[in-house]
Amino acid sequence: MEESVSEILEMKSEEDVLQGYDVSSSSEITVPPRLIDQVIGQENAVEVIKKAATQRRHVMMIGNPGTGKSMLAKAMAELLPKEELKDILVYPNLDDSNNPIIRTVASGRGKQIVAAHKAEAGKRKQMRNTLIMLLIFGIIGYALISGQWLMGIIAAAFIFMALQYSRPREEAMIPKLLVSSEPNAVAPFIDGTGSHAGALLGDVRHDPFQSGGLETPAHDRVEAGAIHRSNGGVLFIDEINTLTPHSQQNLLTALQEGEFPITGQSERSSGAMVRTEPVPCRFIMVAAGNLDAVQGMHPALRSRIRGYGYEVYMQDTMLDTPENRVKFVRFIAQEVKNDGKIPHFDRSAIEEVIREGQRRSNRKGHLTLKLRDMGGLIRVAGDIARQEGADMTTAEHVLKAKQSARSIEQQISDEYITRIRDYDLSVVTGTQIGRVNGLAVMGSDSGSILPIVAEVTPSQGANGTVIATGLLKEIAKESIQNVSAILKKFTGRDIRNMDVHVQFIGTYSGVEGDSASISVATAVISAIEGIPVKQDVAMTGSLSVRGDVLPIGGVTYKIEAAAKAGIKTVIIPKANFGDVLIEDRYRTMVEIIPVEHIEEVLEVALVPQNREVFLNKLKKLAAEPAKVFESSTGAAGSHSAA
Ligand SMILES: Nc1ncnc2c1ncn2[C@@H]1O[C@H](COP(=O)(O)OP(=O)(O)OP(=O)(O)O)[C@@H](O)[C@H]1O
Repeated sequence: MEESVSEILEMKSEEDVLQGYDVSSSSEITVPPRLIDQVIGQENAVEVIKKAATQRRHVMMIGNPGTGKSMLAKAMAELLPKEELKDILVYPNLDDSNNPIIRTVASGRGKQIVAAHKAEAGKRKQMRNTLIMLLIFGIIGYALISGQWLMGIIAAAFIFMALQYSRPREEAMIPKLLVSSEPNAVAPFIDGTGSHAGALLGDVRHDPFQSGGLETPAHDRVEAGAIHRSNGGVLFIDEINTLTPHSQQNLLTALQEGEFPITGQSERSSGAMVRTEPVPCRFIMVAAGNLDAVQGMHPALRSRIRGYGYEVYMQDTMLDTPENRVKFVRFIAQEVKNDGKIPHFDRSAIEEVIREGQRRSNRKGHLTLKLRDMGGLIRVAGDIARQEGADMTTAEHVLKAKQSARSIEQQISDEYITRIRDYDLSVVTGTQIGRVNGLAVMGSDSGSILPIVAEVTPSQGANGTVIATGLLKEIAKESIQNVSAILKKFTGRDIRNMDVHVQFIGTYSGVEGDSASISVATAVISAIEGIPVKQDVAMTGSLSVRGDVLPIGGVTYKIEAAAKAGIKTVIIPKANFGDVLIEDRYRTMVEIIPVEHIEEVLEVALVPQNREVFLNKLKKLAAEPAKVFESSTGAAGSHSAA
């Protein structure tokens, strides 16, 4: 049952997370003016960006979303010299209209040049119109005098229409300002993430008329791409691997040449006929993504960035030191200032945000650096305070925000727990043979119960197999194979004549990772030996082939999910014990048992008829080397996950 916010507040531990730091509200904190000085916890990346900005080098940033990659790229643009900014103009080419001319002028000059051309064209147009009006009146006058008035009106109308719909030559000669900049402005920061070829490399619009005086001149249809707009500045591309190979290839050419002509990107458009002179694109590339981005990237592009730049890995967490907590307070002040609408945070709210930062780090002694999500929490808490008309955001608002701003994964996890309760699928009492309550993480901030059942049947073939189902992905499948080794050791039986079936229940979006290994081993050993498993116990842990319980991720969220579901005991790897930062309200609901070896798991979870005999057998099996069973063909039995 969920406690109310006031109950949770009462239960809060007394730890002074600000440890003597004398601050009563985020309004007392000064936010540094430069963006680079606002970046928190990414000292290495900040150094790299500063160096790369001075040396004009490219940068590749790899790391999780929301850790400050685009913020750093923006900060880099602020550090670049302003003198290098230029305006780029595109002019018509009288010799070859499909090859518009490109000119680069000083920053701010482009607008003046276009304005001067427009003024000149306006003057000429006015002069021409006056002459033509005189001609029309002349024709009409002559027609009236000579009596040929019908011919006169037709001729006048024809001349008028031609004038109205044809594009005056003077206008067609006005250059187009392709890229503009203000003198002494900050260098451009262009985000080219997810751009299709036209938006990235420039494009030439289609002209439906194409001839007869009604057409738009080719140079007027030329559009700059992100690579051109970032000339002299920073081009940031997140998830770089999602660009097509063609775009990545062209990006590489642009990087190498520092200029790239603009042509129509759609083959069947009239724009495809047009190709401008090369357009300057001397940008610094900041490519970003997670590890997949490196693998999916065009090798030549990667090698260019490596050869002419830096690669930097973004940190997910920082040490939970007093200095870093102070930085966290500054982060709150920054977010409040950037939002501009939410009230400042008082000391209690600051402390609550820091506690949440500790929890979300998923590591003992660390604070999370997934600060975009933390920023989201700060904004929701501030909005709640604003709605309530409070002058300050308090701990109560932060707690309410945590309850209302649950991630999709948290909502699904809670819904899942309710559903399995409704359908009596969640078994959290009594004992069962071959059934274990495993635990899984969903997304990055929620957990769920993952029931696993095992059944053993006589083998259908010469050698038994382990058949595992539940949309298991690679690592999960491999972990089941490793469990086979444990089965041989801890049952002491020849499992070649058995088929072992393992089912992960309700895993509609698949299972990845090996953190269910101890649950699978326990379920199967229970099924083989016919020993019941306690259902008020849940467990999580990876397993070595020798039976050592290895650390896993998301331990805090898994324990909280177990507590919510009504589990009384949670077995976790001893190595993870320090990472447990469960909220105070769950502390009284579950007992946490850290273990190092599978026999400790079995000791806690299994309920043998004769505990003494069982424990002695376990001790003996753990001490003995695993038995080798010779198969009829001489090879050891091959058990594999399917
Ligand atoms: N290291 C940081 N220091 C200060 N603020 C941060 C940091 N990381 C993220 N933020 C906050 O989160 C916001 C979003 O971060 P940002 O867009 O830079 O993340 P990202 O790593 O580029 O994520 P994605 O890859 O999803 O675009 C920033 O505008 C800032 O408010």
